[in-house]
Amino acid sequence: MTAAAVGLSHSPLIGKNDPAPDVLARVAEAVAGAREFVRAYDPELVVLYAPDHYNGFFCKEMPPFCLATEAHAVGDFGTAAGPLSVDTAAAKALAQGVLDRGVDLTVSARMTVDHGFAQPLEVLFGGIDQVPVVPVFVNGVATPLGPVSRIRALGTAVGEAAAELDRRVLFLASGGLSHDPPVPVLDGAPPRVADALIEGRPPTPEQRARGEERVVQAGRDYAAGSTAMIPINPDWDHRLLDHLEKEELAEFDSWSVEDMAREGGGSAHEVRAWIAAFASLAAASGPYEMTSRFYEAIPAWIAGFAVATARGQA
Ligand SMILES: O=C(O)/C=C/c1cccc(O)c1O
Ligand SMILES: [Fe+2]
Repeated sequence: MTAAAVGLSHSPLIGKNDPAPDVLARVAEAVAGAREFVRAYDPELVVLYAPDHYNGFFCKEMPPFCLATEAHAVGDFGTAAGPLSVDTAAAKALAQGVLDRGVDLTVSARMTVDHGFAQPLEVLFGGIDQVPVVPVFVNGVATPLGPVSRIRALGTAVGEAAAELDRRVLFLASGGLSHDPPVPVLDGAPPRVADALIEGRPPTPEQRARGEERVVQAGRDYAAGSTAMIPINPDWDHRLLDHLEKEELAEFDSWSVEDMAREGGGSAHEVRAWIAAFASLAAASGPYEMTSRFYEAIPAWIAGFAVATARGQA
């Protein structure tokens, strides 16, 4: 089996609150490289690891991770709404393979996803329904969060199960590295917000627009030097990328939830998607090579923004 991986940070502020043209040009070049990598690899199946931002998963029931056999995007922040082209047979096979390997996977027969899933599919494939995909939600915002070792175990089990499919599989991770956007937190939330986070009442279009404008404004404030949010932490981000590049994935087992939040901000846990994808690649292909690596701290997008590609040697 051949396998490859791409890690791609997402931000709902792309195109809404952009950094300086030279930064945009560097990002465009890195993304074009990832697109070319994917085109040349020509995957038959994409396993997409991504978080949710209280659009599909709520505190009433919040699994640490969940694989979908069908998925629909809500269309937040201007991303496409509608069904993803989920390969249901492959999704069921991977789910069974993961459960058989002793990882207690939650399975959704109809997952609701947001820009975390839609944006990388749009950026790399031109739409949310252009490539057979198995979506895997990885909780990166709602506490309590479990140990990172379980995310590595999930990625490893998915990779081993994917190897049995005998297809060209791309493991795709969607997530910012260090970043601290104004995603609401249940602990200490006022009753109305807490109720929405727990129950997941769909926002009206006006409520959604107001929420999105709040995030755009936060990006503007952050870029202007606001200290209300934890700063992007390039050192931490490069430490993460170094471990991924050197295939030192077991190192992540000792990363604690508290340290990750302190060093990388409240949404730094989105790097769990990256750890899962690279663990899958390692398990599916044996040793891998990181073939490209891009990083830039982009406050306007509230993102330690990275793009990386890797190819298995098997
Ligand atoms: O509010 C949201 O839904 C998400 C905001 C956000 C902002 C910047 C980077 C990210 O990864 C985000 O999810
Ligand atoms: Fe995010």
